[in-house]
Amino acid sequence: MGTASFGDRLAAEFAAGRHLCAGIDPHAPLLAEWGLDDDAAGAERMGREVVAAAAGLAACVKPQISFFERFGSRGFAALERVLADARDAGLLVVADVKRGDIGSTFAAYADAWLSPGSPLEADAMTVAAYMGFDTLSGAFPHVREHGKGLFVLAATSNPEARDVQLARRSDGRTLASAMVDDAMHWNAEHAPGAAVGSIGVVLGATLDLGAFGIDTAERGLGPALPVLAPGFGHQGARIEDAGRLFGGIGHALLANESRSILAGGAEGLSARVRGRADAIAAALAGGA
Ligand SMILES: O=C(O)c1cc(=O)[nH]c(=O)n1[C@@H]1O[C@H](COP(=O)(O)O)[C@@H](O)[C@H]1O
Repeated sequence: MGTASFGDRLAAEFAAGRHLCAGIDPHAPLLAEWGLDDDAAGAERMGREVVAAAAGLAACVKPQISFFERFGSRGFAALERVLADARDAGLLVVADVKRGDIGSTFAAYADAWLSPGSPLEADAMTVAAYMGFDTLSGAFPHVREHGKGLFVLAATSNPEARDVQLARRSDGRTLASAMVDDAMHWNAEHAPGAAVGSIGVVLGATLDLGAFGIDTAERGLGPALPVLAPGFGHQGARIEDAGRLFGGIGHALLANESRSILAGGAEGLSARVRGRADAIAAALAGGA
């Protein structure tokens, strides 16, 4: 039998009541707060502590590549060890790399982050499809055959994204809602019987999704659309409101918090992760 799809693996997490995505964002001030140096070893230490705390409680971890990349090859080596820990802990890993390029180049990014056995292998990656949804096609073999996933930026949590993502295409849809449609259609076409698709979208929890033309009232046909939702915690959205914010498209929600989990030092990290994991489970169990 083939490898379980990313969507199936997400579905198993949701069935176990896990919807939290714990961010691994070793900002310099947070490293200082943890008593760690602002270097690759510090970032690795924080990353591995988050993995240890998240195991069994969170559905996934999301390392933000920039915080490792700033240390060059040492940073990448540190990240490889964090990824290995996460795999050993049974956590899904969403590599927050936000890659996007012409198709042939994007395919190499997909190989770097999603091909089995790659040093930086993750389970899914964040991608920008502003050069056209089909530029992502180099990742599709990894999605179809290797159980990998993508999260396509659709309506991002940062306020300055509105000018771009609210822009209307020639067919009248906003850029954000077209990204949602494209991901949904891909899942419906390639995994029509799946409970959860393998291609998801990023929707900021800080937003009024209706303003983007994204209908949260209905779930749509086909597999549930995975939604990676940053913006909880530090950026102001409350995880307790997740059911109301995402409504019918929140069936396959991964709620991300990074700084709000990391702030406060290594002490209390497990309790903070548990608190957020319990809160998102309760919010979604309560319904929209
Ligand atoms: O793709 C992302 O993860 C992402 C998309 C988005 O719309 N907004 C957003 O904040 N993010 C990421 O989610 C994390 C949010 O971190 P906190 O604001 O500290 O919880 C950061 O790693 C961001 O890069």
